Amino acid sequence: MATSGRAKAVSRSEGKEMESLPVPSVQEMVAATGGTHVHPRYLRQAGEAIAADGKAEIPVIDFQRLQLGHDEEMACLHSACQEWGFFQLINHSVPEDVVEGMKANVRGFFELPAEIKKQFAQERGKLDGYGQLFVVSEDQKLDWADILFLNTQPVENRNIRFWPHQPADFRSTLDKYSSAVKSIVDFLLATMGKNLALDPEVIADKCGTGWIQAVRMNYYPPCAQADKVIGFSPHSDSDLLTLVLQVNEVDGLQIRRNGVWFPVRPLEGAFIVNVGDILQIFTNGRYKSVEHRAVIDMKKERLSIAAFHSPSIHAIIGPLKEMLANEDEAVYKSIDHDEFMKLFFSSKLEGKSFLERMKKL
Ligand SMILES: O=C(O)CCC(=O)C(=O)O
Ligand SMILES: [Fe+2]
Repeated sequence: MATSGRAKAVSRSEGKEMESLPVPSVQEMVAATGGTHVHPRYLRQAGEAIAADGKAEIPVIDFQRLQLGHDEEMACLHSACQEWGFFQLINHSVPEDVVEGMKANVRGFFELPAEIKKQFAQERGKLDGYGQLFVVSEDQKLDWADILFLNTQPVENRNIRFWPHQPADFRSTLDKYSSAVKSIVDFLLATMGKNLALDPEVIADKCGTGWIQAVRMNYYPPCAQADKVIGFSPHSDSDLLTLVLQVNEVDGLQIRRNGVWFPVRPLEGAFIVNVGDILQIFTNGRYKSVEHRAVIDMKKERLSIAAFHSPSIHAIIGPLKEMLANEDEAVYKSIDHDEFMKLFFSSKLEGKSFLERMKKL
């Protein structure tokens, strides 16, 4: 069955490029017009970008307590992954100077003059660089944001040509941040494995050597018509686990739960962690990758940094056989990771539609 799933995936990604069509910088448009005029390509249907109604807060998990093996914290993590797919991680081990250094460098990069930022603009056929992603047609609605997307792990995947050399310590800071965040992810996944009663090596073995990490830095300019634009269209992340750091004090992330949008209000110093599609597939649907989006503020810019973690490019993406022990049917097909990535990066992001396509027929 796995073979036929793979064959179908190959035929559907044929001829598709892992690239995004070039779009103007929203930051530059806002600088030129004062943000009052919104080009129709960014205008959404009435009510599409309405405020969040949900009242509950996402669960908060204490990393130190997990490290000490507290049963209660482990149980909270397990239920957060099953019920919410999102949680805030406090008391984590990334040193404050690394976190603050990363925030300052990302802020510094987006403050640079347009002509300097453009030296790091994406090129055809590549994902790395300054620009946008998931733009596949000239008539699709665009997100009110500019991004800088960089592959960070394995180190040989780094395309240093797109790593800004301004601010001066951008590169060294991103390098430190990348390792620090990856070690948190290693620990979280090992703990999730325990919660799922898996042998310690199961998830790591399935991921293989040469795990992929990519960092997406999001810059959301303010917009006078904030209720008519969206900063990041509703989507779920395609990876195993994402760690998001909000750079400034402006909120905008929202998650969809039972059809209702809930705002996420990051706690001081916390990471927002979310389950990605690959973890939902690995666990055959037990852990949930949840739809989320970013909305825009009328007066203030917003910045965030998302670090995505995925298995090796040589891994097979499909349910872990250990998760099918109770004669559960595999809900998802198994496909090569490079094929999975090509399919993901050559499509428009639309809610959880990508994961739906990974379901067995
Ligand atoms: O801006 C945010 O808070 C979330 C960004 C996000 O969802 C992503 O980069 O995948
Ligand atoms: Fe996301």
